[in-house]
Amino acid sequence: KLHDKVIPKCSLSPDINIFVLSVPSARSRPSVLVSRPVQNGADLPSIPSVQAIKKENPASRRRSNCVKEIEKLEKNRKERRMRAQELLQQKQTDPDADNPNYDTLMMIREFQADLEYRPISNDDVIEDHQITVCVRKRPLNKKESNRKELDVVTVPNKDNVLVHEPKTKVDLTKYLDNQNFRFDYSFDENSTNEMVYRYTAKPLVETIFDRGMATCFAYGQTGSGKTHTMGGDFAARGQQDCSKGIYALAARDVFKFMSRPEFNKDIIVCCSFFEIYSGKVFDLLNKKIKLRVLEDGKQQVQVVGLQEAQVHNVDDVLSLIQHGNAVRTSGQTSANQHSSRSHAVFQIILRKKISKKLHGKFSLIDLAGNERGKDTHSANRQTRMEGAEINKSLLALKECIRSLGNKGAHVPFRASKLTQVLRDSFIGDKAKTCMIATISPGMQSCEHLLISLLSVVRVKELGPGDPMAPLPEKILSPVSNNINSPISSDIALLCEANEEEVSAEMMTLHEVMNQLQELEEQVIDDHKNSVEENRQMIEEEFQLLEMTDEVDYDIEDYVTRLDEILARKIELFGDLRAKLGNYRQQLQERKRPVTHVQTSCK
Ligand SMILES: Nc1ncnc2c1ncn2[C@@H]1O[C@H](COP(=O)(O)OP(=O)(O)OP(=O)(O)O)[C@@H](O)[C@H]1O
Repeated sequence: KLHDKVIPKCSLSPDINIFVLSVPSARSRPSVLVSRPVQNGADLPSIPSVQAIKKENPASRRRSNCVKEIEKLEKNRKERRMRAQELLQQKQTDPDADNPNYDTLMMIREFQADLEYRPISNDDVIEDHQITVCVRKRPLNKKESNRKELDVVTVPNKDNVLVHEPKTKVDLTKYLDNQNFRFDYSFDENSTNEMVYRYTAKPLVETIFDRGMATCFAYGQTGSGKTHTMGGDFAARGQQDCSKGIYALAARDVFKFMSRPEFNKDIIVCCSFFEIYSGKVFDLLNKKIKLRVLEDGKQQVQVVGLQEAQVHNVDDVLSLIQHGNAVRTSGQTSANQHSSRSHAVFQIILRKKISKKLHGKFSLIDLAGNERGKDTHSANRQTRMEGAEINKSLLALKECIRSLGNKGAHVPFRASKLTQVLRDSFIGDKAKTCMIATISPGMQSCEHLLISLLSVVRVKELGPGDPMAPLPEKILSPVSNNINSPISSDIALLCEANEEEVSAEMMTLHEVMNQLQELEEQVIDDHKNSVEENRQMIEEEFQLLEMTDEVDYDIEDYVTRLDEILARKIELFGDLRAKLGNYRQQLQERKRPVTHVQTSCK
């Protein structure tokens, strides 16, 4: 009875004593209580229950075990004190001693001390993959260093990225959870754009000369280095040096290939540069005009009217990139504000000199910040819709890349504008893709970083969902009256394959947005057509009026023709008004579930 009473539950507060009970042997006197203060409970072995001790151990061994436990505790305490002493001495000479997370910093250093470093170098083999997935860590920037952020990412070699996540046990002991991720290539904070290029986009240049389609994506959080990698580093005074980005490095190698007679004779090089913002395409080489994306009966997708400029050398390409970048960021209060919410697509297109037929295409893409896809809770409707669009396009991209690795799998390219315009990049044996995940190493972004890395790892690891699977029931909601459209079924497939990441409400939101986009495009098309028809009728009216200036014009003819024109006009505008009314009604109806998503989205 006494035993059961005096043993408290192991409390881990530093101020509370734990009683270790010596269990009496048959002949011994009543139990001896040993009281010892415990600091944070660290290193304490778990104390077995009295009942367990009673049953299992012969009386003679119990006592010696208990003494051993006490000795062990004593030893641990001494070691802890010594370690604390050492730390204190170290701290006195360490310039980082004033870091508020000094303990974590020391744990990371201790962990790193046992690692063998062999960063990627020019000596590493360039492997041939259809899908290459790699990670690039940027250094801490000045702001982060000034606020003494900890760098929680280590890239010990070409294959591995380690994230040191600081955690705290229930007993308040701090420890590191070191998670390892494997990639085709990993680049540390000292890697240059040239080094990244060598293992990612460079091998794909050959692909396009071999009649293939190549894509290279920079994927990551806002500020993690996507634009730095793709567009070029920000040299002095924040000016971007676009000759140092992957766009330009790829162009340089394209012209190296072009110097070979077999290509020089037959092929021309063109470039296009556009931006996808909230599901709409804008031409960066043509005053940012909005473009339509259409699909013909053979599933060929076209960005109608997209400017394709022929280029003859790297300088031509550089001036196009500069022009496109300037157009992209013009009229914005902050360069990042809008660009981090849009995908920029720079394409190097090889065409046959005479027939202008497509020979190969390299799409280099600076994706929207992936955390923007989480903005679906925002109070601002526009931000919420943008967030949902980004979320959908990144999921669609992941699915399309996965299907590339699974021959014969359905490619759900219609699920987003981004994947729609890149459709031919996901089809055929000669399609190759590379994803560069850029990461910010600061401790503050640790959680997001882990989510980001997990999702990148999955791009290559997992197979696609079953393309023949029926639509999930939740998609067959009253929201959609066009549920059997190919776009809807691709979105359904996408959501089904990513159930963990996409809530039912998010699926509904994607559906709603998709429908609204389709309706919007339809209304604008109808309006354009009616304007054109009206223009022709106005011309006819001018001719009629000119006729009335003649001395002997036929007044009856005039009246009949004018009446016909007016009747056509009434019909034309009546139709357009009816369509507009219908759209407005749909807009109101579709708004309802979107409002619901505000509170219940994942
Ligand atoms: N590898 C790197 N080495 C040095 N500086 C870097 C590196 N990567 C990024 N930076 C710097 O970090 C800042 C943010 O980079 P960048 O604009 O490329 O981020 P981003 O991911 O494109 O952001 P956004 O999504 O907003 O466009 C820039 O000042 C850039 O110069």
